[in-house]
Amino acid sequence: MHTPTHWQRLVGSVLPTDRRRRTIGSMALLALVLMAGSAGVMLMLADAGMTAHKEAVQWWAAISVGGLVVMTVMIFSGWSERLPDPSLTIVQMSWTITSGAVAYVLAGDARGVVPSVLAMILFFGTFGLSLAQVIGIGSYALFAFVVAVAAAARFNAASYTVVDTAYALMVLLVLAGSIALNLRIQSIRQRLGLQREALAQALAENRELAMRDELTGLLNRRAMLDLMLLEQRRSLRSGRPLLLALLDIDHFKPINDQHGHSTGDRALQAFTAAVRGSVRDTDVLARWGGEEFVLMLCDTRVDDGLELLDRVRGAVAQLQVLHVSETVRFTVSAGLAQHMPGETIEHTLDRADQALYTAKALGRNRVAVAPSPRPMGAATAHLRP
Ligand SMILES: Nc1nc2c(ncn2[C@@H]2O[C@H](COP(=O)(O)OP(=O)(O)OP(=O)(O)O)[C@@H](O)[C@H]2O)c(=O)[nH]1
Repeated sequence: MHTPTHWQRLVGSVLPTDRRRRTIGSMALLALVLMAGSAGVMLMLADAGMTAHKEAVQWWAAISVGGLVVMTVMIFSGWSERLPDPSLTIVQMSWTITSGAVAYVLAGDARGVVPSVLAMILFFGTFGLSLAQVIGIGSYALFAFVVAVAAAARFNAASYTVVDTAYALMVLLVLAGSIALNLRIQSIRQRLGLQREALAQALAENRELAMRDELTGLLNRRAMLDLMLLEQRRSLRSGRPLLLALLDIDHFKPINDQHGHSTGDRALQAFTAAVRGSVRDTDVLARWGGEEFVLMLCDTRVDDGLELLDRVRGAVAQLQVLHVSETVRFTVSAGLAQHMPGETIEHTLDRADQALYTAKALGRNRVAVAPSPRPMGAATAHLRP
C-alpha cells in the first residue's frame, strides 16, 4: 500500500479534502508564493536603495501579498464556492496585474524585474480561462501597463533615459507575446476538446456497433450471451422465472432462392419489427445467426411465455413482404425453455433448440416447450399447434 511521505501528509493536512477545491487551492497557494517571492525581491531592491520610494514599496508588498492571502483564505475556507468562479482566477490575475503595474512605477531603476513576473502572471490563468476571459484579461493588462509606463515616465521625468524606454518596450513586448501565446493555447485547447468529444462519440458508436447486428439492429449473439448471463444471476437471486425461446423462420431458403437475397433481408427486418411489436419492452430479442433469433423473457411463467409466442407466431403469419408484384409470406417456429437453477444458459438454449427441432419436425408454424431437464436426459416436447 502507498504510504504518504511526511511532505505529502503535511500538504494533505493543509489542503481541502474536496478534489476540485484542492486543485484550485494549490493554484492559489502557488500564486501567493510567487507574489510573496516578487515582493521579497522588491523589498530587497528597496533595501539596497535601487527603488525610488522605499516606504511605498513596503506598502505595495504588504497590500499585494495581503490581497492574495485574503483570496487564498476565501478559497480554502470554501467561502468562494458561493461565487460564480470559486477559483477566483480572474480576481487573482487582475490583482496581480494591477500590483505588477504599480511595481513598475515604484521599482525605479529596478523595473527590469517586472516583465518576467508579468509573463508568469499571464500564463498562470491560461488553463483556467475561456477565450473571452483571456482576451479580457489581456486587454486589461495592456491598459494597466500602458498607464504604468506613462506614469513611470512622468514621475521619473528628470532621470528618464533610453534604458527606461527599453524597459517600457520590453514590458509591452512581453505583454503582446504572452497574449498571443495564450490565444494560441486557447485555440489548441478548444481543438483538443472537440477531438476528445469526437473520440468519445466514435468509441460509443463502436461499442454499440460491436453489440448489434447490422441488418436488424438487434443485439448480436455475443451481446445477448452477456445479457443472458446477467439475467441468469438476477433470476437465481430473485427466484423469478427466466424463459429463453429460439425462433426460426420457416422455409427461409426458398424466399432467398425465389425472390432474391434483398427480399430475404427485408423479410428478416419485417420479422424483427413484428416480434418487437408483439412483446414487452423488457423482453429482449437478439439475432442468434442467419434466420434464427433468441427471445429472452424475464420474470415470465411458461404459460404466459407460450401465450406471448403464440401472439408472435400470429403476427409473423400476417406479415407481407412485397417483391415486385408478388407478396411474400412466411411463418415462424419456436422452441421455449425455462431456465432451471443449476443449469447453464447454454444448456437451457440446447433444450430450447431441441423443442424448436420438435416444432419443425411436426410441421412448422408452431411453438414447442422443452420439458424440464431430467437426470436421465429423457426429453419430450409439449406442443402448441
Ligand atoms: N437474405 C438473407 N438470408 C439469410 C441471412 N442469413 C441467413 N440467410 C439464409 O437463411 C437460409 C436458412 O436456410 P435453412 O437453414 O436451410 O433453413 P430454412 O430454409 O429456413 O428451413 P427451415 O428452418 O428448416 O424451415 C439460408 O438460405 C441462408 O442463406 C441474411 O442475413 N439475409
